[in-house]
Amino acid sequence: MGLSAGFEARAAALQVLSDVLRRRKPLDAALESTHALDPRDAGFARAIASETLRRLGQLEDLIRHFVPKPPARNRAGPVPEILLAGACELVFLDVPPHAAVDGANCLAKADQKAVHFKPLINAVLRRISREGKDVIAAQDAAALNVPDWLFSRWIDAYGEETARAIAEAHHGVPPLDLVAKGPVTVEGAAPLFGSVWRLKDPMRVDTLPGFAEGDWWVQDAAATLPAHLLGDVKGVRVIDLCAAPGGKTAELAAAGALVTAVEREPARMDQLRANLERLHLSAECVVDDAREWRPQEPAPFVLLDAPCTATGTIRRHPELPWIKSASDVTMQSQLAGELLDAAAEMTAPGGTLVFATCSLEREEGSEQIEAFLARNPDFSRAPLTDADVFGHSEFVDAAGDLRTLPCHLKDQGGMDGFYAARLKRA
Ligand SMILES: C[S@@+](CC[C@H](N)C(=O)[O-])C[C@H]1O[C@@H](n2cnc3c(N)ncnc32)[C@H](O)[C@@H]1O
Repeated sequence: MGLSAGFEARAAALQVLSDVLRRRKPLDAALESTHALDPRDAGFARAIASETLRRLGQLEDLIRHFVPKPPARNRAGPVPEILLAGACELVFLDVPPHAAVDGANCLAKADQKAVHFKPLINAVLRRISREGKDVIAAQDAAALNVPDWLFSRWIDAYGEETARAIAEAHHGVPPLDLVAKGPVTVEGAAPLFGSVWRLKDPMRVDTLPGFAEGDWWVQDAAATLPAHLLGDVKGVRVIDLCAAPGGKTAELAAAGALVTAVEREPARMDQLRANLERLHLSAECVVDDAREWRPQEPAPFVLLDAPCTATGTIRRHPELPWIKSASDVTMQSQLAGELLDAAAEMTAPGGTLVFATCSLEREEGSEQIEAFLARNPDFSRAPLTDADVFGHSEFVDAAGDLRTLPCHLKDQGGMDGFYAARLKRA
């Protein structure tokens, strides 16, 4: 490898990191800028950016260890990102030291603001290449890689041991879960539960056998459970609220339900339609605000997959802890309450309403349900049984609701954190 090998990948990773950390752009959106690179460079850029975000707290602590007074962010251009990404390459990605350090030096040389800091970058990364792994080994990784506001919430909600297990589950690269449309075998993957097949190593899905045929779709194992809680939906109407990109719509349609999918964002609904088309499944698609829209008649089954802070999906979205804040939890909770009241009005007497969210925060999950039941006496909880969760009783909390955690199924690669409650209308 010459000195400039990997330059494009590293420059792209830097751009992604600054888009996420300075402009709070979601990682997937920021990574779109890497699509023009050749696949090897794009893969390297993605690995640097994702791993830096997964280990951000540890990397910041590591850099502070060697540079107690880092240059001011507004004066140093991309220097903070160059140091973070370079340190990540050295201690977590096992890039050979000369390549990681030279790569960082080239990035500094190419930027007017960063070039003055090249000697500092060079010296710090050389020290990290020699002593960095010892510093990392002595760190409290779980506590460092979750911002305090979020970690303290998890300790309150789940206790310290579980909060740590959750944080540690975010350190690995998550497996890829595929949901089979019917009784097909997904080549190269292992069955997990229900219709879920798991591939240990993530890869480009559109190159896998069965993609073009529409045999399966990508959905985390935990995300398949809420729709399953509705029970047998064959031939009956199901209203699927907040439906895009349509993982749960596909599940319901594949189970034979007559689905009405409601989604507020037109572009996301287009994505849902395209997903259903590839899968040869169909649903009635309504682009509207679920708080305003009402069906002609209430339905026997309603699924509400409420928008939330998505803290249960940090394994797949490692930027979330760094771009969300406690005020997002408050905002999303209020919206979830309004959506729940609307969903209740759409549920027929004797019908079932499942409320789900991919958040670990109680305000967006169990506290919503307690408040909803207090203001809606004609609804009551229908607690889950082991059969509802394929025998995994650890997925059911004391109230009988679904509560999966990223540290569940640890030996098989974990799962997203999902909450769901099943409610019956009198
Ligand atoms: C958690 S995602 C849904 C995931 C989807 N159910 C699935 O399984 O693929 C939440 C969705 O709710 C949509 N949304 C947010 N507020 C909404 C509202 N008031 N009415 C309808 N959809 C809404 C968002 O645009 C987003 O697509």
